[in-house]
Amino acid sequence: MEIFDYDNILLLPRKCRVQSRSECDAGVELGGRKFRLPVVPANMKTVVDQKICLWMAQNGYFYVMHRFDLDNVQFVRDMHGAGVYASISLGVKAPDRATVDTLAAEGLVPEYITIDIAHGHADSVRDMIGYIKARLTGSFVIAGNVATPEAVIDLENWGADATKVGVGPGKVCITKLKTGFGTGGWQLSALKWCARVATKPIIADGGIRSHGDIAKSIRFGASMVMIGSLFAGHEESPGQTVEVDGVLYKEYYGSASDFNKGEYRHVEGKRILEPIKGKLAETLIEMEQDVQSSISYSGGTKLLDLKKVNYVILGGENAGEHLFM
Ligand SMILES: NC(=O)C1=CN([C@@H]2O[C@H](COP(=O)(O)OP(=O)(O)OC[C@H]3O[C@@H](n4cnc5c(N)ncnc54)[C@H](OP(=O)(O)O)[C@@H]3O)[C@@H](O)[C@H]2O)C=CC1
Ligand SMILES: Nc1nc2c(ncn2[C@@H]2O[C@H](COP(=O)(O)O)[C@@H](O)[C@H]2O)c(=O)[nH]1
Repeated sequence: MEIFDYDNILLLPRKCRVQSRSECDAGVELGGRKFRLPVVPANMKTVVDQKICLWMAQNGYFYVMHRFDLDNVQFVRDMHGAGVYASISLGVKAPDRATVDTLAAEGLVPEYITIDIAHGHADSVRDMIGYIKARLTGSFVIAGNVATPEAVIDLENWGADATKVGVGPGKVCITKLKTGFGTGGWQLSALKWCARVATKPIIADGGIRSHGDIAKSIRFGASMVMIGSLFAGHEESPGQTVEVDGVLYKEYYGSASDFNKGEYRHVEGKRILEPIKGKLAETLIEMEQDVQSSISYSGGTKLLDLKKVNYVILGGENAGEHLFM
C-alpha cells in the first residue's frame, strides 16, 4: 500500500475548460441538501457555537454543533425556530439515548446527527445508530471516527448514512503519542484506502493545514472535509482570546483534552494558540475561491471533476507519478 499525506502529494493539472474560475461550482450535496463548500468546521467547543452554526446554516454552509455542556434538544428547537436545518452531535452513553428519546417524544427530528466518538468502530456505535434510526427516521446519520476499510464497511452496514474517517491526524491530537494508533502522518492514504470500499459519503476529518488539502481530499475519495485548526483562529471563534507579546490568539483545545473534559483521565488532546486571522466569513469565501481554482486546474467545472486528476508523490519510497488511482 502507498503511504502518503497531504504534504507529499501534488495533483496534476489538466487542460482548462473554463473562461473564468467563477464558472466552477465548489458546491456539494450531503443528505439531500446542497452546500456551498465541501467543508465543515469541526464539532469542537473552541471551533463552533450556536451563533456560528446559525450563521453557517443561513448562508448555505454545512455545520455540526459540538456536544459538550449543551442542551441538544433546545438547540434543535432554536434552529428549527429560526427556519434552518439542525445538525447535532451525540455520543453513545445513556444521556445521549435520553436526548434521542426527548427529541422523538417532541417530534423534533434533527436533519443531521453525527455520532462522534474517538474509536467509532465499536458495538456502542452500532447500537446508537440503531437507536437513532428506530426513533428519528428522518435524520441523516454520520458516524465515526474510524481509520480502516473494515470499519467503514461495518458502519455502513449498521445503517450509517455517512462515515467520518480520521483517528489521530488532528492538530491538537496526541492519540498517536499516547496510544500508538491512528492515521496521523498518513491520513490522506488512509482516506484513499477507506474510500475504495465506501458506498456512502466519507467525511475526511483532521490534518487539513492549507486550502489545497481540500481538493486533495476530494481527489482521494472524500465528499467533505472536517476542519478544526483552520477555523479556530477567527474573531468570532468561541475559544478564549489570549494576548502574547502584543499578538492576539484564540485558544484551540482537543475535545479529549483535560481542558474540555475538566479532568485528567484518558487525555488524548492538547491546547494550543491559533493567531487570529480575521473573520470566518472571509476565510470561507477564500476557501470557496481556492476550491474553484482547484477545479479549474483539474480541467473541470464541478467538484467531482477533481477525482479525475493524476497525482505525484514527492519523496520517500513511494515517490513517482500516478496516472491511475
Ligand atoms: N478523531 C480523533 O482522532 C479523536 C477524537 N476525539 C474526540 O474527543 C471527543 C470525546 O471522545 P470520546 O472520549 O470517545 O467520547 P465519550 O467519552 O463520549 O465516549 C466514548 C465511549 O467509548 C468508550 N471507549 C472505549 N474505547 C475508547 C477509546 N479508545 N477512546 C475513547 N472512548 C473509548 C468510553 O468508555 P471509557 O471512557 O470508560 O473508556 C466511552 O464510553 C469526541 O468529540 C471525539 O471525536 C478523541 C480522541 C481521538
Ligand atoms: N486525537 C484527538 N483528536 C481530536 C481531539 N479533539 C478533536 N479531535 C479531532 O481533530 C479534528 C480537527 O483536526 P484539525 O487538524 O483540523 O485541527 C476534529 O474534527 C476531531 O476529529 C482530541 O482531543 N484528540
